[in-house]
Amino acid sequence: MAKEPMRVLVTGAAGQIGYALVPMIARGVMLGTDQPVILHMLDIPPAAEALNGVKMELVDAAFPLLKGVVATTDVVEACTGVNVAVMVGGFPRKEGMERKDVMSKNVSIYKAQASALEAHAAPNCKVLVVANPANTNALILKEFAPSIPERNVTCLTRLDHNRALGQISERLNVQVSDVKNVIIWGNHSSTQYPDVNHATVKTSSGEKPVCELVADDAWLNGEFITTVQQRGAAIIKARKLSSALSAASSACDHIRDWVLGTPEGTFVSMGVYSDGSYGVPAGLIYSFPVTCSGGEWKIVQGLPIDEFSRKKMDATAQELSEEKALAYSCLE
Ligand SMILES: NC(=O)c1ccc[n+]([C@@H]2O[C@H](COP(=O)([O-])OP(=O)(O)OC[C@H]3O[C@@H](n4cnc5c(N)ncnc54)[C@H](O)[C@@H]3O)[C@@H](O)[C@H]2O)c1
Ligand SMILES: O=C(O)C[C@H](O)C(=O)O
Repeated sequence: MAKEPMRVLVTGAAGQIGYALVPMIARGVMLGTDQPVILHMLDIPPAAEALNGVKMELVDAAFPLLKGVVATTDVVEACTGVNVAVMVGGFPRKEGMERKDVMSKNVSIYKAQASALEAHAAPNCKVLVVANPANTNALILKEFAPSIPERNVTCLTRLDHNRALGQISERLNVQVSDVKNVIIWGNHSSTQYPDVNHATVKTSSGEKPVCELVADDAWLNGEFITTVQQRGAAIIKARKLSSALSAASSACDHIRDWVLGTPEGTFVSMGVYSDGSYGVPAGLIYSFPVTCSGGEWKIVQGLPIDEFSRKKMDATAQELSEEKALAYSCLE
């Protein structure tokens, strides 16, 4: 029997990530090729005409799974009945801007949209915040939507996770699909800690630790980490625009794994509400290694953490605590 359509909200849908993301959703990349979808697209009035153009293109593409399109500048209409909300709307960082500069513009948007989602989304709606500062916007959304369960509010660090997989695959000259279990700890910012201590590569003689195959601690503890941390800025420098196709693709990966589950023996990185695991202060949205099953994520427990990792995990937690304080001061 055909499945009931799921309603997926994309905010900022007239922007560049939105333009890459909505066709992926309509093709079944996010929720599966047997899952019909109704797309809800929200943008602000100055972008209404462009948004309507995107709607026209979605109709023209004749996607078999796409059962309807709501394109609106009305946040209540956009949020009504949605099962998944991908929050991309906001102001991106431009060349030379630090992520903190975009904070005050974006947190007030997330406070307002929290209330609309809480009041009008479907029960158990899963929320993914992409817009920067992604962890702190997600935290504000969670705090101003107290009736949405905290486990349902997440932020995107899968792009960083995928960037780490990509760097390892290039360095070892192996297929990216053979590399797994890298971890992004902390903030989606330049203090994030990309950790390969638990990562493996599938080889003809079984799974081997990435650290053993790379066999170059100076590279792993230095250039590898900074390349992943600075990749967003490098893309902005090269394109004069922030990453879009990789962000859209990673957003699909995040929701797909959350809804449909992670493969056995594989973990992925998600920004989730900290419960104090690994000594990370509770009350932050922090990126952890997680596995997903039955529509729920669970933090991978019990991984050994060495002193080098501990320091980096604490530093990015510290930045998130400071961002949280700054966000609240912007809302006063
Ligand atoms: N977490 C990640 O990995 C990641 C990766 C790339 C980009 N980003 C962030 O994603 C966001 C979007 O990036 P982009 O390149 O698509 O930017 P963009 O400027 O092209 O698009 C953003 C869209 O949001 C709209 N918008 C602004 N305020 C809005 C509101 N209140 N409600 C609804 N829509 C609103 C704008 O009109 C615009 O169409 C930025 O904050 C960017 O920094 C995050
Ligand atoms: O770094 C940015 O501001 C853009 C985005 O978050 C990215 O990681 O590409």
